[in-house]
Amino acid sequence: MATSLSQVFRDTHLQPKHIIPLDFDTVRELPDSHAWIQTDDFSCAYQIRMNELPTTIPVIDLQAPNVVELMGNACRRWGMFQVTNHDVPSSLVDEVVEHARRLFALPAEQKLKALRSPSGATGYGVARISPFFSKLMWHEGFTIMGSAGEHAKQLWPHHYEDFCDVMDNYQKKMKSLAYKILLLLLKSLGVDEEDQQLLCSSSASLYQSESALQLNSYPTCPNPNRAVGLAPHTDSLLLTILHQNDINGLQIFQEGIGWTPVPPVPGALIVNIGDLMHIISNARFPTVYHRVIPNETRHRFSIACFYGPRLILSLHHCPSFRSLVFDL
Ligand SMILES: C=C1C[C@]23C[C@H]1CC[C@H]2[C@@]12CCC[C@@](C)(C(=O)O1)[C@H]2[C@@H]3C(=O)O
Ligand SMILES: O=C(O)CCC(=O)C(=O)O
Ligand SMILES: [Fe+2]
Repeated sequence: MATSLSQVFRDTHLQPKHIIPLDFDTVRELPDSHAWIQTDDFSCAYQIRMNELPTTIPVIDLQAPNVVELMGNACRRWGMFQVTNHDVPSSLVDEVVEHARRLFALPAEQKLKALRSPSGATGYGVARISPFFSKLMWHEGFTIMGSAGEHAKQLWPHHYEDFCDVMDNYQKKMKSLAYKILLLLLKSLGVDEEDQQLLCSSSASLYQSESALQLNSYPTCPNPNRAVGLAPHTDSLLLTILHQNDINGLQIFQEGIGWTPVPPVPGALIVNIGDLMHIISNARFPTVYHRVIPNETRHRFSIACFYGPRLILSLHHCPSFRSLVFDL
C-alpha cells in the first residue's frame, strides 16, 4: 500500500496513455478508449428541455458604474459571467488563437517533442485531470507556467520568439485584468479598503498572484455524441479568464436543471470562480462545474488563464500537492 501522497500519484496515475494525446489526424472512428457513452443516445445526457432554458450567464461591462454590484450578483448566482470593455485588444486575442492553431496543426511527432514531462508543468499533453477518468478526452492542450521558451524551441527551433512574446503579452494583460476583477469581487464581498490593501500588499499572497496559460484544442470528432472534450471539473485556483472561439461546446452544470451551454459572445471574456475563490468567499460564490463537448465538423480552440496565489501555482510542480488537489 502507498504510504505517501506522492507515492499514490506515482503509482496510479502516470501510465503513458495518460500523458500522450491521441494523433487525432489519423483516426476516422471513435476509438473505444475515447467512447464515454456506449450508445448513440447521448441526447438525454446533455440536452435541456426548451421550456427550462435558463437565462444565460450575465454579460457585464467592466466600465459600468455599478460593476461591483453586477459582478457580485453574477458570482453569487452563477459563479460565472462574461466581461466586455476589458481593455484586452481583440488583435492580441486573435494572435494567441492563431499561434494555438499553428501549434496544434503540427504533426504529432513534432508536438511530442514538446511533451510535458510527468512531473513538469509546461508543455504539450492531455489535461491534468485525465488520470482520474477511465476514458480519454477528445482534447489536447499546451500549458505555460513561467516561460514557454524551452518547449517552443522544440516545436519551432528557429522561430519560437514570436510565440513566446505573444504568450507573455497575453499573460500580462490577463494578470492585470484578473487583479482588477479580484479587487471588485473582494469589494462586493464587503471587504473594506483597509483590508483589501492588507490582502493585496506586497508581502501578502494575493498581491503575489501568478497565472498559468492553457491552450486547449478540441479537434473535429467522428462521434461527438459519445465523446467528451473536457471532462466535468471545477478550476482549482482563484479565477479563470477564458476565451472561446465561436464554436459552442462549453457547458456548466446547474442544480435541478442540468448541463447548460455557455454560448460564445463575440469580444467577451468568460470569468469563472475557482475553488480557492469559493473558499475565500466563504462559499458565497459557488465554484463552477463545467465541461466541454466536441464538435463533428469544426475544430474548437479555447485559451484559459488561471489566476492564483504564487505559492499554490508553484506547488503545482510538486506531485504530492497535485495528487492532493486533484484527488479531492
Ligand atoms: C494552474 C493550473 C490549473 C490547472 C492545473 C494547473 C495547470 C493546468 C490547469 C488545467 C487546465 C485544464 C483543466 C484543468 C482542471 C486541468 O486538468 O489542468 C486545469 C487545472 C485546474 O484548474 O486545477
Ligand atoms: O474550452 C473551454 O471552453 C473550457 C476550458 C476549461 O474548462 C479549462 O481549460 O479549464
Ligand atoms: Fe475549466
